[in-house]
Amino acid sequence: MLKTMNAKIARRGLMLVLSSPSGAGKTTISRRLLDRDPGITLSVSVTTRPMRPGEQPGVHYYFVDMPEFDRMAGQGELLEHARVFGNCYGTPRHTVETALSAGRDVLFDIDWQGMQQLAANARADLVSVFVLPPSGTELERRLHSRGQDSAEVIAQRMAKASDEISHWGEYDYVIVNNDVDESVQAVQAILRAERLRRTRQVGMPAFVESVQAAL
Ligand SMILES: Nc1nc2c(ncn2[C@@H]2O[C@H](COP(=O)(O)OP(=O)(O)O)[C@@H](O)[C@H]2O)c(=O)[nH]1
Ligand SMILES: Nc1ncnc2c1ncn2[C@@H]1O[C@H](COP(=O)(O)OP(=O)(O)O)[C@@H](O)[C@H]1O
Repeated sequence: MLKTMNAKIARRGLMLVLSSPSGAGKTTISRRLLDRDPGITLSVSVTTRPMRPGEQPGVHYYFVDMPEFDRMAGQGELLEHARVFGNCYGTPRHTVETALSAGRDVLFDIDWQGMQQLAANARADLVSVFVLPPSGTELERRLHSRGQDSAEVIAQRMAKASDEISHWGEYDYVIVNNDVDESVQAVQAILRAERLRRTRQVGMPAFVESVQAAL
């Protein structure tokens, strides 16, 4: 009996998208989530934007030039791609497909344009979460406190925030990032429930049959 209750039932991996206006905290939440949950693979994007101090190629992004980005997009190597703040960003297809087919969940830090493209191609596998800042003033404070962008870039990000936030209603879940720990716990709760969705548990029909066979 105990053995049956502990049975590992095969499950499809899911695609967890976190989006927010720049500076609301999605990178911070993502990093903590990855530290706490070894079942998640981070999708590392390619981008044409310059590397920031403290960033590492292949860890935060794959930094490429425009001709290489165009080549990848043209040859179908990107699952989705979009232009954000004048730079190009895209999701390499290979990592995502390998992880999902191994039953692992994949975390994406991408914007609403990327979320919409994933939704158009793989709605059943997608779980989307929008992260809001507690206020506009706090958003600006966080952009300054990160200390990685010039005043001009910060002004550009603040100007785009309202546009980004206007897409919040297209997401499955919305959280306000007051406290990082609480936000991470909220995303963990979402993941826990979404992993239990009947349609994701592809091993469930065989398991149910095995239970019934013994009745
Ligand atoms: N569509 C799409 N958006 C991305 C991708 N990678 C990053 N982004 C988004 O691009 C925006 C700018 O990212 P970044 O320059 O790292 O600044 P951040 O806002 O401080 O994280 C953020 O909204 C990211 O979520 C991607 O592969 N595809
Ligand atoms: N809940 C929070 N409370 C206070 N500061 C936060 C919180 N979440 C993130 N930050 C800080 O705000 C800044 C922007 O966070 P970051 O994760 O880089 O945002 P994003 O990836 O959405 O652009 C960072 O300096 C980060 O440490």
